[in-house]
Amino acid sequence: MSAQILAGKNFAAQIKENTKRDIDVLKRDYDIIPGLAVIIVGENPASQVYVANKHRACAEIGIYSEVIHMPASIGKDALLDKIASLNENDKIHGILVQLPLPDAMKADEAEILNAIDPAKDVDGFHPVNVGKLTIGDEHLVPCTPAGCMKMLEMAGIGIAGKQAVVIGRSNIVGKPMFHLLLARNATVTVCHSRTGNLAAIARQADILVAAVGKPNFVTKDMVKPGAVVIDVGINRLDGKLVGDVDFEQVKSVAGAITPVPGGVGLLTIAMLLSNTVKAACLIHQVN
Ligand SMILES: Nc1nc2c(c(=O)[nH]1)N[C@@H](CN(C=O)c1ccc(C(=O)N[C@@H](CCC(=O)O)C(=O)O)cc1)CN2
Ligand SMILES: [Mg+2]
Repeated sequence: MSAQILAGKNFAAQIKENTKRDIDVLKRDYDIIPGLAVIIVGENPASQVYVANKHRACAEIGIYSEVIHMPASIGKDALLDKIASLNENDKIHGILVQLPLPDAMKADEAEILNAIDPAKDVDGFHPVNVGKLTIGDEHLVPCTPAGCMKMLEMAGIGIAGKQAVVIGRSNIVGKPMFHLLLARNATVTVCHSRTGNLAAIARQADILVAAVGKPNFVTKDMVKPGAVVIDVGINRLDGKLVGDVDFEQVKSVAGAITPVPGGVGLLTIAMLLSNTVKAACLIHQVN
């Protein structure tokens, strides 16, 4: 039996439709237009595509959006000034800095992300929002993990009581996934580059999340028959986009699997739109 393919397109469309409905209410009943500012520094081609897609997605559902493109040579102080002015801008409810930053700025990443007002932190990367997530307050949750959880929910995949294994411990995906799965009563194990018996641990998983950044890392022998496999990897290999899961192998063992491209990645921007509306509601105290 081949796995159920969890394609992201329809899930993303549904999230956008629901978010648009919320926006229509905000506009009609409260005269509020949610606003998003996306800062991109430098010329990373993939980042430019993601930022353009964010801008277009905002326009499609009625979110005001600004893209602020800064040269890679911009100093940290100029970027911090820009963030400070966006923090004070009433038209803007969500602010994000597209990652990765140029190499010369990487050491300043934490200071830059921490400068965003937590109430406008639609990426959920600010320590205040990270801290809230760890105590079960899931207000502004990083978009990709939020998309994974939304997909599980919309696909009707139960989490409570399941064994979940997350491969990868990044601040953007692995750690938030741990908290989100734990909050829904899964028993969660996080594996990483120093995990000795990774394949054996992965094989215990009812829900296996791969967020390791290594093409085709998860092979058939690492997957329990019938497991739900969520592939968060976006790797470029020989000019092609591939995930962290060897899709062709694993689909014959898994019960359900997300493809790359066309899987959970597509929910990242949908969740950003949803977070922007959430932030607008909180800032204006609309429930
Ligand atoms: N500040 C942030 N930077 C980055 C984030 C983020 O959430 N906030 N995530 C990624 C990039 N990203 C959004 O910014 C993103 C990644 C992937 C997709 C997506 O639609 N993936 C598709 C197709 C991918 C492709 O063709 O390149 C898929 O997986 O099918 C959207 C947004 C890193 N930076
Ligand atoms: Mg993301």
